[in-house]
Amino acid sequence: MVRSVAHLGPRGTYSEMAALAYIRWAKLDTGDELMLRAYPSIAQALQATATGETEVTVVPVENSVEGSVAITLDMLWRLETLQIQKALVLPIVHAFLSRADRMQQVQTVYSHPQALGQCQGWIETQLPHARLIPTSSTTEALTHLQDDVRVGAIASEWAAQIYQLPVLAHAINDHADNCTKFWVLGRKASHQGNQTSLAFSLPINAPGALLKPLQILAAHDINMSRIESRPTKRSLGDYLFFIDIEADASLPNVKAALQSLKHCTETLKIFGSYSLLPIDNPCPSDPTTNTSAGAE
Ligand SMILES: O=C(O)C(=O)Cc1ccccc1
Repeated sequence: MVRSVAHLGPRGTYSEMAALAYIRWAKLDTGDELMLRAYPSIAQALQATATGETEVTVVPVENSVEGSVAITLDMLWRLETLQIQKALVLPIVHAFLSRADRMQQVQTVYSHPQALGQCQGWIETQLPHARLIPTSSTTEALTHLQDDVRVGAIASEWAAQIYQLPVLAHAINDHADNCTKFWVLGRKASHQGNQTSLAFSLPINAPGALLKPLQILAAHDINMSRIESRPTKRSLGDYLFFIDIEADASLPNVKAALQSLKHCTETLKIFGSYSLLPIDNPCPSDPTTNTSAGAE
């Protein structure tokens, strides 16, 4: 059976760019040949790996401007089987695509909410009166362009090449070093790497309840690189805490800290230890490159 990598589609998304970078890395590292498989949502892409339909899923988890991708954290908490095998960091450079001749013709802009947020300042100055419509991905937005010159979309230049759409403006993200971290999630742990991610709920909502787990990490000389809260969805004000630490879970001090954390948390989930791979040049040079197994 073909082993495939699930990602948010359709073709040409930033998630596919990250999935392609992972496939290239896996080929060099282990010689493994993996295929792409596009899904209509991040949730469906993650389900595909949880149920064994695909080998791994590549999903966005955090952007330098917009912060966390909530659905990724929520699904990771919900799906019991997924472990983080690798993190990839990609520079994200957005383009404005439209069949309009002039910017003034554009009345509506479609894109993924992350992309709309990352280009908010540019939209305010260039298209102050435009209606902004969120889509499930940057390339789903492109289906709205058709022949309508009043419509624009934010996606990558690579997507513009794939769908042969005109680029009216390039590098429109508000921050030059806009980048997104993607996780590669699978049913097996990688068991190595200097990053470890975990999440927990607290047994009581009382003063000091969060302090205890944080004190345990500090006492074991463990540096946190991120802490993020998400609602438990049980009641208002009840939270889950997602934490990234800069250490491998197999180190004795980390093992001891994780053991102690069990005593001051309600549910503790360890998502594994993994390494971080910076991808400096993520854009596949050939827009016709298609290693898709064709799910969409
Ligand atoms: O919609 C996409 O292309 C995605 O992969 C989600 C996304 C959107 C913007 C930045 C990073 C990821």
